[in-house]
This record gives sequence, structure tokens and C-alpha cells, in this order.
Amino acid sequence: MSVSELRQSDALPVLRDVADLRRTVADWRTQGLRVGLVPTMGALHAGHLSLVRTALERADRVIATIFVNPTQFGPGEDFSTYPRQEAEDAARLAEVGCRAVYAPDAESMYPAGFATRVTVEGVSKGLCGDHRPGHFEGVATVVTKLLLRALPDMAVFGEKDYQQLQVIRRLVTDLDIPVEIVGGATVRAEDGLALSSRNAYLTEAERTIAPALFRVLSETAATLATGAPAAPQLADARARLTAAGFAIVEYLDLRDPETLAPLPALPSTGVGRLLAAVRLGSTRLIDNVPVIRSGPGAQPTDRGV
Ligand SMILES: Nc1ncnc2c1ncn2[C@@H]1O[C@H](COP(=O)(O)OP(=O)(O)OP(=O)(O)O)[C@@H](O)[C@H]1O
Ligand SMILES: CC(C)(CO)[C@@H](O)C(=O)[O-]
Ligand code: BAL
Repeated sequence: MSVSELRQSDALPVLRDVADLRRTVADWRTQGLRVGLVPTMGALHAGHLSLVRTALERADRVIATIFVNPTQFGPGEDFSTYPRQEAEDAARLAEVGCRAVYAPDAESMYPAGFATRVTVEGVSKGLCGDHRPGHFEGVATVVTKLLLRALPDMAVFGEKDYQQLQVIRRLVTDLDIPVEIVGGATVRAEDGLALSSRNAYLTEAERTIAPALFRVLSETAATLATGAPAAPQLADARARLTAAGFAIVEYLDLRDPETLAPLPALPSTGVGRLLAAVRLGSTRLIDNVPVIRSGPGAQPTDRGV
């Protein structure tokens, strides 16, 4: 790695240029090492670090990317206030065995004249796609660029952003990008709240309400797992979220775990995914849980969950 071209953080190299990134990955490949990528927007927490650990179980070298991608934020969203703490992030990544950070600037990612957008039909529609127009096009475009820039053997994305994970699986398949996509389990606080960089926006009072999201999802999933019709259970769950203090329930829905098509009840495959997005003050929270057939005749399965 040519250190003269890098800004050396206290902890590990922070690569800015695609040429440095490619050289680093090519050097590792030449040594016969398998390379993993963990894309992030920074402000790292234990959820991100668990993705690095997951990558290290399947790869010899791991690079994390830190890029607050402007094209996936809508007008009025939190692009300008999104937490940025690169030096701290680099130190935490080094501690868990990450070997480099790729943190390009927006001008290099989207130079003058940039005109291409990656649109993933189907899985991008509905759920967050309805409430954040253009969001998944921004995610799909930047993830395509990150994968093609780094050319890793595998990349890890969190199940916390479940729809995003399915969008990325679809685009990698459809565009023949030769990378294995691995989903990382959601890391939670002790009270069940999914860790998220945006949790930092919650006030003390809101933080006490927030765990109700996972609680209601888990309890509803347990009922749906028996094969109960979804509509009344989902209506009840939405009402419980409102009663718990969430100002807006954007969605709470039972979906196929791969296509994200709506399900009227748990299908014969015995697996579904229950996903929700809520607003608490100025903070938008998302979460999801698997729904797996329970009760007499239930078969163990690992499909899509
Ligand atoms: N609690 C978590 N457990 C596991 N993975 C997570 C968790 N939170 C985020 N991730 C994953 O980390 C990667 C980077 O996500 P990102 O940097 O947007 O973090 P975030 O905490 O989800 O931030 P935000 O609050 O903006 O949604 C994504 O693949 C995301 O799914
Ligand atoms: C995948 C990602 C890094 C693309 O900007 C982002 O959406 C995120 O952090 O989940
Ligand atoms: N964690 C997904 C990135 C976003 O909300 O923009």
C-alpha cells in the first residue's frame, strides 16, 4: 500500500482514491487472500462492528467504506446533520480487525457530468420505497459503484435495513456483479432497540418509548407464526405502536422474505418477514423480524430469514 498517497489515521489507512483502493485489493488478491467489504455511512456502533466480524469469518482482509451518500437522502431529510466522526470510526474498525477504510469524497463519487442511476424494480417498491422516494435508487447506485470500485469477493449488509439488503441482492444478481452478498443479524440494545446511528437523535423520553417497536414486532410475529390471518393482527399492532407513543406508523406489514410481496397470512413455505417504520419526534426508526411457522407440524427452515 503506498502510504504517501494515503492519509494515515491514528488507527488504519483511510483511502480516498479509487486507484489506492483498487491497488490495495489487487495486492491482497495477488497474495491469494479473500477480500470482504462492509459499506457504511459512518458513526459506527456495535452493529457495524458485527458486520466486520461476520466479514472476517469469510474473508482474509476486510475494508469498510464510510460515505454519507447524498443521493439516498430526500429533500428535508438529515443529510447535513447526519453524524460524522471519521477518526473515531477508523479507530473502532482497527480494533475489530478491519485493515483499511475507503472514504471517498462526494465529488469523486459523483463528478460533474455524472448521469447514471441504478433502479431496482419490485423489491424497491412499497415499505421504505413509498416513504423515501428515490432512496433505493440512491442506495443501488452507490452500492453498485462501491462494489465495482472495490471488486471484493464478498460484502456484508445488515438485516436491520432488510429491504435494502434485498434490493442489493437483486441488483448483484441482475447485473452479474461477481460478489457474494451476506446478511448480518441485527444487533440490539439490551431492551431490544435495534442499534442505529440515528438513535443518537432520540431524546431521553423518546429513548424509553423506542424499544416498544421491537416488542410489538416480536409479539405480532409470534401470533402470525401460528398462521393467523395477517390483517387483524397488523391493525392491532399498528394501534399498539400508536398507543406506545410513536407519532406516525409509516408501515407495519407481513411480506415475503425475498420478494417483499405482501402476504395475507404466513404462506405454506412457513416463512415471512414482518417489517415496520415509525416516527418518534424527529427520528425515523425501522426494524424487522422473521416470522417462522410455529405450532403442530412446523418444520425447521432457514429459507430467507
Ligand atoms: N443494529 C445493526 N445490526 C446490524 N447491522 C446494522 C445495524 N445497524 C445498521 N447496520 C448495517 O450497517 C450498514 C451501514 O448502515 P448505516 O451506516 O446506515 O448505519 P445505521 O445505524 O443503519 O444508520 P441509520 O441510522 O442511518 O440507518 C448497513 O448494512 C446496515 O444495515
Ligand atoms: C449501504 C449504504 C452504505 C449505501 O450508502 C447505506 O445505505 C447504509 O449505510 O446502509
Ligand atoms: N441505513 C440505511 C441508510 C439510510 O437510512 O439512508
